[in-house]
Amino acid sequence: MRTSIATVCLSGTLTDKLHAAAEAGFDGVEIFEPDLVASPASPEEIVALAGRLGISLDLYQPFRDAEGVTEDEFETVLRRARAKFVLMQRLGIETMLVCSNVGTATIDDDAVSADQLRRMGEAAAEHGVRIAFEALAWGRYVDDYRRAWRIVELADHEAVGVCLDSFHILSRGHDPAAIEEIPGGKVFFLQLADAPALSMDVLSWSRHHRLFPGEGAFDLGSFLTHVLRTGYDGPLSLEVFNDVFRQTEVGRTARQARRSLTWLEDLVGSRPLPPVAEPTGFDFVEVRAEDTGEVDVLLGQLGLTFRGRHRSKDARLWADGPARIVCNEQHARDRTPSLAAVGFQVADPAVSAARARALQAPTVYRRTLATEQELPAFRAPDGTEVFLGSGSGGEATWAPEFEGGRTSGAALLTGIDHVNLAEPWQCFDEAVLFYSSVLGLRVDVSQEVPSPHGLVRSQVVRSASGACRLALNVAPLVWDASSGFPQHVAFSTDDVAAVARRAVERGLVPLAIPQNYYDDLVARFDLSRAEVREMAELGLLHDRDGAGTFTHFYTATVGEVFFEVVQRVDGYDGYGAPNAGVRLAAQDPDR
Ligand SMILES: O=C(O)c1ccc(O)c(O)c1
Ligand SMILES: [Mg+2]
Repeated sequence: MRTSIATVCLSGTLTDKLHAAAEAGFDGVEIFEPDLVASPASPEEIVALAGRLGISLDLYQPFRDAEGVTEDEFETVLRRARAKFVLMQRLGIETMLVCSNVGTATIDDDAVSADQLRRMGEAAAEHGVRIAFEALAWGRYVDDYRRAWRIVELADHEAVGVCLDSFHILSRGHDPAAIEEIPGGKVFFLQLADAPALSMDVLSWSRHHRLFPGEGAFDLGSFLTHVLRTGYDGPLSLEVFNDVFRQTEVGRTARQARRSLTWLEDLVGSRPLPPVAEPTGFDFVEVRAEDTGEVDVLLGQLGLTFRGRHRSKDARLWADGPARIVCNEQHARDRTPSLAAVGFQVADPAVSAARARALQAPTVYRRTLATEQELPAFRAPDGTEVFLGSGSGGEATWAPEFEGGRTSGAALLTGIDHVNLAEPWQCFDEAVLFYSSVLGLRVDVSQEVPSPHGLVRSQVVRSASGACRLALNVAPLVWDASSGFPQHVAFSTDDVAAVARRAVERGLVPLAIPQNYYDDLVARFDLSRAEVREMAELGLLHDRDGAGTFTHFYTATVGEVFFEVVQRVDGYDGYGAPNAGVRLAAQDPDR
């Protein structure tokens, strides 16, 4: 299907926006009126530019407060509309979006609105253009697409149809199934937007928090399916008002937007991608770290064994059973340790890589010798390199390339439970779309965790089985300014106290947790003083959900990484959210 994007989604001038939309591969744009009014380019220059870029001008929008008005008012409406129809002829745009009246309507009567839209339609037809009526979620009287359609049906004019906008329909919880009652030829335009689940007034929600499809909580797959069943064959157009996208790099936002439609077209089956395969486990996590530095010390204390150096690369492998950390020495000099890459085990890396490429994920190239395994890799929006491996569980197909290390004894760690990534604020929504569309991870709990310098927004994406979990964290700005927001790897175990005790014997100083935390634990969970005293000695934290319990501890931070060890019992499915604020306070760089 053809794709389009409203200029209001993007930052920059109108001409910047047209360039970015074309470069990202959109077929057309909706011209958002304020962008045109503020542009020094004449309509003819805009048309010429669009022609050179090979994109069409699909919609002119919005025209406000048109119907449900007194006859006196309507004269002014018609005069305004005629001026816009002349402008549309100069722009070569066929369709104008007319939103339901939010300001000047005084008459709550379908017949009146229909009559006025019909007369606007007659005027439009005289100029060879047409109008698409859209029910805004906060319209004075018309705030439901079903009522907008009734009015358009009553208006009964060939130049009058509806514009469907997923935000207005889904934000109000209106059932989109009745869309199928509208003949496709009467759906003049389709606007798509996702949004996070928020409880706030619809106008503020719409103007500041819309997202591209796949980044929020709306079921856009079934919404679009209803629209396509009408026979609608116009463009899939994105209309996303979002405070972040309006101020971040235009080319990047346009590519992100285009990727969201690629994902959606696959979801509804109109343009299938290579199938998504959920990862079955973590293959490895890679940390940039110099040889025999503090990272090695921490890993040894936690019970991982040095398994050797890579045959041809400056890299070391540490492992305990399926918990594998690769320390990469390239680019590690003169910088503090940081998290570089996450490897996932997938059923068929070639298929997953083909899907990633179809979703325009940037490829990562690494030097690989002929005798070595080449794992396909892509750069996530947050900069993390994502590798796709074919091993499973305890096996890593590439591990034999590491030589000269020790074999490990009985494993106490059972794997990698989750990885916490820091998301620059401008990348967050794009990262959610990346991890869900490329890797098939599901968007799970979102939480706000207090830190001494502001709230940390934490969004979990995970596989259904729970074998792969990522927590995507948007750090308060002060962390970025002082040092990078630390990222971490959480290892899983069936005996966290034993891991902690062994680590302390080997010299680990666990992250210092205040006594107030342990006093609070006694109150929350009816634990004995003796139990809590042992937890305090080992720096253990604790949480429960239903019957499940979660006990965990953290290492100190080295550079921009630290480690956690977690024990889940009886189906605990969270991440110790009540403890995260205690951890962030304990890690405060100002302390
Ligand atoms: O927020 C608005 O005013 C507005 C304008 C035009 C639209 O298509 C829309 O969905 C909302
Ligand atoms: Mg709209």
